[in-house]
Amino acid sequence: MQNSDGTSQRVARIAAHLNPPSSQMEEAKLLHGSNCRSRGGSSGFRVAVLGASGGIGQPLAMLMKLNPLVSVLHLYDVVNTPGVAADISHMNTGAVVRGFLGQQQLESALTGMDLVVIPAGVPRKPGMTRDDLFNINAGIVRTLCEGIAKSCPRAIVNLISNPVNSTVPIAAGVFKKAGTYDPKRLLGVTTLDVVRANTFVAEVLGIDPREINVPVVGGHAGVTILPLLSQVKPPCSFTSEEIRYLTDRIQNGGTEVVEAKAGAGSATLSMAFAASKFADACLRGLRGDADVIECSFVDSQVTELPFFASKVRLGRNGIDEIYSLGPLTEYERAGLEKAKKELAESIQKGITFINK
Ligand SMILES: NC(=O)c1ccc[n+]([C@@H]2O[C@H](COP(=O)([O-])OP(=O)(O)OC[C@H]3O[C@@H](n4cnc5c(N)ncnc54)[C@H](O)[C@@H]3O)[C@@H](O)[C@H]2O)c1
Ligand SMILES: O=C(O)C[C@H](O)C(=O)O
Repeated sequence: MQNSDGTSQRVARIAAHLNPPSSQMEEAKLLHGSNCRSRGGSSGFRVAVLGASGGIGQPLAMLMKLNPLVSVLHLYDVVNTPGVAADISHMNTGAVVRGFLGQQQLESALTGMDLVVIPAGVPRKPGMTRDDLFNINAGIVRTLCEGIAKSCPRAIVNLISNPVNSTVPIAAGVFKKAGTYDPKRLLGVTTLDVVRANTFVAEVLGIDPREINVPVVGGHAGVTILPLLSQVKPPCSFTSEEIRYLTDRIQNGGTEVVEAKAGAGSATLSMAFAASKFADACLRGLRGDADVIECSFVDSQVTELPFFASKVRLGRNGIDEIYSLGPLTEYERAGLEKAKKELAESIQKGITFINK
């Protein structure tokens, strides 16, 4: 049967594969040509993963390739993307996959993207705090966000690189300097805290973790991770001892994995799961689905701090609404004060870095 784009384009695609274009920019043009079927089997969104060869990046790339909302998937890293992209591109799902290697290909990787997910940067080793990653990861995030400001300033950005409490303010600063900042489109990924909270609460209650939804607010490091156990859905009650145990375990979930991995990095597989869940929520929002609600670390007026994680509703332009914290228990109010103190310093550190 003759396809709508005709035999000549099929021949062109085979020729392009046998004689690859001289630059990734040409390849991107080939992919994005207005009537080129290589855009993917179905209409959908264009997603880039920056840091795609890493511990999070690889499984996340695989999960994005499985997502039916994704039609084009760009995998960018400073190492190994040709292999990762070739491997994932053989999965017979709808998204067309291309790899981009090194900074000279960052522009091609980003051009035309609707959503950019950033797990680039170094992970913790035992004994380190997330803030110990600041010196290396701040510069990586700045460079990648400069690329976004130039090549896809309207893309939704999901920032995973730690310390999230500082890297989100850095990204905001880069976009402000470039004149492209839209606070609705920059989201720090804190979904792993919610994923962990749901799992640990379900363990205590002896029920299916998929049935639980725990709001986790504040930020993404130690005491800044504040689970609101009084607002768990479906409603349930805990003893004071359970509340202390759960809060401590949720706040230290990252460290639990870092120690178990004993020098081989931090959470990657559960993080890829969480990042894919969050990216999917952003894409459903872009598609116009109603009531897409997730926790995220965003530009916020929920507290006196300029950034804060709380529940947000996602829509066609990114964040449509940021929800206030709701009624807190005395224990949660005390946790909030501790969280805000540390958060204020981490946010300021990011702002100072970008304004140097
Ligand atoms: N937000 C969260 O909940 C959360 C959870 C887990 C990990 N993290 C963070 O995610 C980051 C990545 O963790 P990982 O385990 O995947 O680390 P990793 O070292 O396995 O992978 C990081 C990847 O980033 C790449 N990279 C480095 N510099 C780059 C640059 N300038 N441009 C593009 N890519 C670059 C590396 O080549 C590597 O492939 C760490 O900062 C980690 O702390 C955040
Ligand atoms: O703990 C880390 O360093 C990685 C990540 O932030 C996590 O929560 O697992």
